[in-house]
Amino acid sequence: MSMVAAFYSNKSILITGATGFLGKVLMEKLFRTSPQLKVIYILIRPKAGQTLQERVFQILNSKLFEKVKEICPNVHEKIRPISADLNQSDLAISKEDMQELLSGTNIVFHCAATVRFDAHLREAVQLNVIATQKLLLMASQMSKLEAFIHISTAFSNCNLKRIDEVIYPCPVEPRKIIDSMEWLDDAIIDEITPKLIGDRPNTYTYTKALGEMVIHQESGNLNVAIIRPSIVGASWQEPFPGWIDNINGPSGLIIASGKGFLRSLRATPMAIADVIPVDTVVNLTIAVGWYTAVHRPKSTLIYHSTSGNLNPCLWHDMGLKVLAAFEKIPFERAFRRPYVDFTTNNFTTQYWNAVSHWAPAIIYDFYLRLTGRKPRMLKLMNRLLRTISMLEYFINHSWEWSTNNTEMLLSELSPEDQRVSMEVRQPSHANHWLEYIENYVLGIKKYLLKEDLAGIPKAKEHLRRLRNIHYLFNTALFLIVWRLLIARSQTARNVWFLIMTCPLRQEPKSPARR
Ligand SMILES: CCCCCCCCCCCCCCCC(=O)SCCNC(=O)CCNC(=O)[C@H](O)C(C)(C)COP(=O)(O)OP(=O)(O)OC[C@H]1O[C@@H](n2cnc3c(N)ncnc32)[C@H](O)[C@@H]1OP(=O)(O)O
Ligand SMILES: NC(=O)C1=CN([C@@H]2O[C@H](COP(=O)(O)OP(=O)(O)OC[C@H]3O[C@@H](n4cnc5c(N)ncnc54)[C@H](OP(=O)(O)O)[C@@H]3O)[C@@H](O)[C@H]2O)C=CC1
Repeated sequence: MSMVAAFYSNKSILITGATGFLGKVLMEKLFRTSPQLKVIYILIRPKAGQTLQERVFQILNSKLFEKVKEICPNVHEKIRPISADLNQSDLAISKEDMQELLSGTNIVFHCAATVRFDAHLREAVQLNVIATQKLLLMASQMSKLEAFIHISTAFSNCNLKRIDEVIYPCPVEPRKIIDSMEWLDDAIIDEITPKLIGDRPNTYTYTKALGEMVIHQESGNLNVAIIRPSIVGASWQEPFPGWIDNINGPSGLIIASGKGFLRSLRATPMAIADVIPVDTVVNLTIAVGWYTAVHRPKSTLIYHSTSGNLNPCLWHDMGLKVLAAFEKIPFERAFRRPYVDFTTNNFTTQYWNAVSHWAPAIIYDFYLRLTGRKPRMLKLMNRLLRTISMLEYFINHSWEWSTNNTEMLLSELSPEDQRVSMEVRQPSHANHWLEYIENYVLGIKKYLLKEDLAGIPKAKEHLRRLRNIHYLFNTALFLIVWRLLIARSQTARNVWFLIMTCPLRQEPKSPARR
């Protein structure tokens, strides 16, 4: 067993956000590599009519946990769901549960957050700042606590171009923001939000920065570390390539382009697509937990989990790779053939939105109405365009993140940890992006869209049909426009005459005839 995996044997671990994308992969990896760990407490809220147990059951029965159940058959006994709501001021944890957490926890991984870019400031502050503060308070009372690992984002300081592994001060102290949320009403908060977030694009990045500041100011003697991943994508290798289960980040846009809804995107082709596989982030997180507990660094260390500095992939190349992957792995029942144009200014964006998004949606809705069905395409298109407007900032800027602490950590790992289980830098060693993107698209098809791979030939046939319709439509359009021109303009008639006679008069003599 590797040094890091051995460290987690017999440990009691608390994970927040364990039902989320990152949290689930973290939990899976911990169970798979350290089956001897004592217990994983997960703070979890009942949701969508499901009890806590039902939610845990659903996670354990997902494809993600198949390997774990072989390696650690009693995994269900090692997960201890704790009812909690991080939106409540007391986190809504019962006294008995709190007692158990305070007396038993060795390591805390705080992953829970609202990752919505449009969250109301009050909601984002509650989850990303106040809940972090409460957890720190809880952690300070944990008698056996060895490390507290906070998951932030590489974009918490996206108002800067170069970002180091340090905490940057916020113009308004987090405590003041927290206090003001108690007495300001929503209307006033709405009014001051743009001023507070300043040159950041949304409340998410702003409140994640405040959360870091809270960690910095209020962690006292705790052993704390912060991890800042960039755009977290599907898994690279573990537990298998292409695992993905939500539409955040690039996944939603990959679906929209594969289904033929998304045809153009305002993006800077030469900006770096700083996507990082979820298993890479999780490997780093687990290694950081070990390092923080064992080496007890004097100050809070921050670790960037980014790809751009090691193996940059530009949005232009990423786009081409995604489109190439659709050739092999097409999605079913596409609306149009996958093709995405990157536009770079407002005018062309508006033009292509009208031509490639709204016009086809209106025509399709018209067809649905004619055939007695409910129109829906325009609504869907408008939602997609709204989503794109929220993500645009991240595909039109590049950042430079230093990774000194991450490099230092890598050098501290044993060769076995580096090589086998705790590799923290994949897929950065070689140019594996094409392979990664293909698996990503395959993962989206299998795990998000739940499409059967046996349907690929039919999906390809459907795309061929769409291509023929596209050619037919363009030819018909050309002929109609031309016919109208010929009917109305003498110049057009002259050009037509010239074209028709030109090849006859200038026909070259082929060598074969000579
Ligand atoms: C060749 C091409 C390559 C392209 C490649 C480009 C990749 C470019 C990635 C940049 C990515 C930066 C990521 C920063 C990395 C972090 O640090 S943060 C972590 C990531 N967080 C996010 O991505 C959250 C973004 N999402 C949101 O904030 C909210 O979903 C939105 C966009 C504000 C929409 O809110 P809403 O209107 O209330 O809608 P919501 O209920 O969430 O979803 C409604 C519909 O919107 C659609 N939708 C929601 N999210 C998405 C999505 N991400 N995508 C598409 N549709 C979506 C769905 O169709 C959904 O439909 P239904 O499920 O209702 O049928
Ligand atoms: N995904 C990405 O691209 C990136 C993510 N990050 C960071 O990684 C972390 C994890 O993100 P990710 O897994 O993608 O996010 P998800 O949205 O998938 O997961 C969020 C988790 O937080 C939990 N949560 C939200 N609100 C509450 C609440 N009131 N009480 C209890 N739990 C709650 C959710 O629980 P429930 O299931 O009940 O909703 C869920 O488990 C976050 O801190 C995020 O900022 C950083 C960079 C990029």
